[in-house]
Amino acid sequence: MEEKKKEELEWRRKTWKLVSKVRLESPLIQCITNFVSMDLMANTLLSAGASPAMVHSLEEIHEFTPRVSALCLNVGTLSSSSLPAMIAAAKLCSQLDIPWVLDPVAVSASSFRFDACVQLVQFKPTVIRGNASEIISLSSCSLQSSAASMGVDSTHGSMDAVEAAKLLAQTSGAIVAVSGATDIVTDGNQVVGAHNGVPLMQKITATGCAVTALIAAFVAVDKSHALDAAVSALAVFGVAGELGMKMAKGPSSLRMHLIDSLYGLDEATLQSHVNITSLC
Ligand SMILES: Nc1ncnc2c1ncn2[C@@H]1O[C@H](COP(=O)(O)OP(=O)(O)OP(=O)(O)O)[C@@H](O)[C@H]1O
Ligand SMILES: Cc1ncsc1CCO
Ligand SMILES: [Mg+2]
Repeated sequence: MEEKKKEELEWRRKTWKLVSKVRLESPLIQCITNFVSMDLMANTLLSAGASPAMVHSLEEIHEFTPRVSALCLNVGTLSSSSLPAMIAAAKLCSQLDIPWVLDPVAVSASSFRFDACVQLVQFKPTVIRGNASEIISLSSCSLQSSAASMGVDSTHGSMDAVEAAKLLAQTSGAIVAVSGATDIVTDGNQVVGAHNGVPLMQKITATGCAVTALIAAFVAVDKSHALDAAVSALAVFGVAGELGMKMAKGPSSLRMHLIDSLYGLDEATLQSHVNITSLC
């Protein structure tokens, strides 16, 4: 019991430290993301104190990507014209030891998207964050063998994806995060759960994309502890959702109040809400 309490306190301390570090250092986060998520993603990063830049062109990657603190790649509206820029940016980050995060949105929608995600994983993302169906699909060896959702919404609970997440972490070398009622984060061995958030967050499009970008910002300021950074980002975003929910009337006002709550988050409020535990 004493040990459990100590662990909880340690997570609260770590999470606040990372929130403060992002605010202080304002890391530059390059996002090559889908058209739906750009606004919420940029506003989430700004509210957290980071500096978002939606720089997409292949022609700009070689000059811009080496200067960023982290990269966030999201395949939500992938096309044959956007994929080369993603590959070039991922390759550079991998060569230059710049942390980068992959969001495999609707990975099982098509073989084009599945193959692109498999190719991107070869450039060693620091973190892969998806919903349960996406992680189950990406973790399986082929598109055909996956029994997951075709679209962007999950048809599985996050706890259904624990073994798939561990396997994906082991085969890719990435930290794997699965969002849901409990957000799961694993390095292939240890599994940590963040129990924050409210169900209505699923009714705002791109909250998953936005939390992936927040993970990139947290990893940017502590790249040698990517698991801690990913868990903390998920918990902080969840806490912002819980605080926002107290003022919200529905998805649209929750979106606004979530961003406001993330911006105004103070140490005492964060520490009294963060709920992170070891799952195994
Ligand atoms: N049942 C739930 N209870 C609490 N929080 C939840 C629940 N489901 C999702 N969330 C939170 O909502 C956010 C988005 O997670 P979700 O799993 O919906 O992502 P996603 O499917 O990738 O979303 P999108 O594709 O729209 O970006 C996360 O911060 C997650 O913790
Ligand atoms: C709805 C939608 N379609 C492609 S990306 C996206 C945003 C949520 O992932
Ligand atoms: Mg998603």
